[in-house]
Amino acid sequence: MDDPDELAPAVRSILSAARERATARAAAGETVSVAPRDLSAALERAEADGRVPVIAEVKPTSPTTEGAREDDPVALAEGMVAGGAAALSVLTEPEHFGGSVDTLERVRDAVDVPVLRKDFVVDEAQLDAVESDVVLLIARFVGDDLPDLLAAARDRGFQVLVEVHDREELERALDAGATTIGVNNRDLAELVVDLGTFESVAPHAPDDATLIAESGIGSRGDVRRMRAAGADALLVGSAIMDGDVEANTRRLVRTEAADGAIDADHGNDARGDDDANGESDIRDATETPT
Ligand SMILES: O=C(O)c1ccccc1NCC(=O)[C@H](O)[C@H](O)COP(=O)(O)O
Repeated sequence: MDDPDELAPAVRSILSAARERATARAAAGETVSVAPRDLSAALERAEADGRVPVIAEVKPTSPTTEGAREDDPVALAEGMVAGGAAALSVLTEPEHFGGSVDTLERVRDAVDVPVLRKDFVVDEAQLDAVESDVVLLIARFVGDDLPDLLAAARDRGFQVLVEVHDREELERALDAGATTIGVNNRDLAELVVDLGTFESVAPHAPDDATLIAESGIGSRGDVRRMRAAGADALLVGSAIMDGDVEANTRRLVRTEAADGAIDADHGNDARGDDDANGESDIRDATETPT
């Protein structure tokens, strides 16, 4: 694991809070057993429908977001699914992201797509906080415990998304047996986002891994860029949470369908690109409600 001094102060604070929660949970001594909704099948269904497989994130706030979204998370989640999200991610970290396990339970009850629990799990006992279809393990934070935590999560029935940020973490994830890998474009040491991260790590992953591009994806241009670099799915939080979540989800999900419509109309590969506000100059002409 990283030297804590190399992490952004907000991330150090997140990790210390996670360790305290793990300690509190250990006393309860209960383990969960999950019958998960199949994430791979959900991503394949989206592809088959012509939807870009998007995992839309219910993220009320974060250390890099101003303010907080106070709307009912269940309504937000339902809007994301109506907009075509293949799966959802729900923050359960309470102190820095405004999440909760209660929110995740309510969202999972309300939708029929797989739900990823987004939290900073550093200890096996934390896996038992709530049932979800997928749990996140961040290679950077769990260090040498990754194989044991991966096994402990699978023993409980969870599918596991292992998050990496560079090639060394990718190798550790693969050695541990991870098959669903998220490449986080956000550097958790500096909280800087660079889509080039996914582009540099993805070519080193085996073809049979499910690769998810995480963070910093806001425009249709970003969607094309991550898909061209090999992303099987995209995990998007802030850009969807900023405004009308259903419309925002639909805009990203329909990127390739809209590109196809333009190709068919013009017989060439002219495509509208998003402007600085993330708005597409072809949206009105090509987007119809799904
Ligand atoms: O999003 C943050 O500000 C953040 C800060 C510190 C640690 C983690 C953080 N985000 C976690 C995530 O992985 C993102 O929520 C997720 O990938 C979506 O990112 P984005 O689309 O850029 O909101």
